[in-house]
Amino acid sequence: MTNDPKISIRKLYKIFGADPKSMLPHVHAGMGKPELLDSYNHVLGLQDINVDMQAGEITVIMGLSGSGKSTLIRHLNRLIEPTSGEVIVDGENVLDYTEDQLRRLRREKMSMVFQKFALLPHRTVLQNAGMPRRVRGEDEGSAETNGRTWLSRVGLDGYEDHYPHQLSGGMQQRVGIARALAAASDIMLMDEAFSALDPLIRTDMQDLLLELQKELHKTIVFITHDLDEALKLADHLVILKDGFVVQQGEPQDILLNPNDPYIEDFVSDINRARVLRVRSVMSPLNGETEFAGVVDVNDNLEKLIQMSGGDTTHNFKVQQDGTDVGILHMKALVRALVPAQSSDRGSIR
Ligand SMILES: Nc1ncnc2c1ncn2[C@@H]1O[C@H](COP(=O)(O)OP(=O)(O)OP(=O)(O)O)[C@@H](O)[C@H]1O
Repeated sequence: MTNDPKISIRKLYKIFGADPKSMLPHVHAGMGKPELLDSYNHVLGLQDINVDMQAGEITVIMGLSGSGKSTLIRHLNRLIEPTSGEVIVDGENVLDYTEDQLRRLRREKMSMVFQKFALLPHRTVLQNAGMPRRVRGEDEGSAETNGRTWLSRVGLDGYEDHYPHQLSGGMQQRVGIARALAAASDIMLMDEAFSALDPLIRTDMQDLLLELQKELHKTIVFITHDLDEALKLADHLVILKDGFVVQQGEPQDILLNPNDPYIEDFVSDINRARVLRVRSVMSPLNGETEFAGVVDVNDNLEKLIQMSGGDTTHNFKVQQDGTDVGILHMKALVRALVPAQSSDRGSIR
């Protein structure tokens, strides 16, 4: 993409402790998290984070507990001040913002969806959904109309006058999403937004988010520790470990070419046939005319395996929006189903 990123994080460091800035030379000299804690009693939260987030895309930040996900997302609206580095939003460094600019950033440009929903318990569902507009000074009537629209959009028609405790977890989070959308901000920050939900409800919520995103094209920053969720939602996937980015890129690419044993471990249990798409394993057109069938670039490999009846000699024509774009060789598909090891990285295609 040639456009400037919507959000750009540059050389971001966050150290927790009594005198964080004085720790920077040690970190720059290569001191790691355990040693900084042992020798200087400071916690290295984030180190040298460089991530570009494109407008209209879902960037997923994934990592185990303690890897720095929450610390990172809180820098975007300056709930946390960095020890050094820059956070650029729409071309402006939010670290240069005055209190007033910051207030506007949080109110108008970014909305948040929280793991624990964070709804106001003594307000109705409609009052909760109308809150962002009310806070912005809009009158009750228009805030309510807007809230109603978004509640309907997330499937909560008829629940306007209920209180949060009368709703299931999944429904409460629908209110959380409606509230975030009511703010009409370009950017949505979602911190483990679906992690508290039962698996089936969680899947529903992921589908709802993807459906909304097709229409709304928000810039979404989504935090999760769940790889399946990350692979399903991410346009751009950033994997954190001990406060640094181990690998980032297109999820399919990370799956096919993990650059670190940590990532290999993460991706080893994934159902690759279901997650990998034809576009990630196809070859360019080469004049071949014998095909066992036609498939779409976005079909998953599981579908191809079913179509081929297990015959690895078959080739399929690949189309995108009805135009021929490549060839899927079943042999390449089979190779892609076997996880790459560090030793044979890059040999998949
Ligand atoms: N206020 C703080 N003071 C000291 N250390 C902190 C503070 N906040 C976070 N940390 C440390 O920074 C590191 C990153 O924490 P963070 O909460 O961002 O991780 P996380 O990936 O979001 O984890 P989780 O999934 O458990 O929320 C951890 O080592 C944590 O202990």
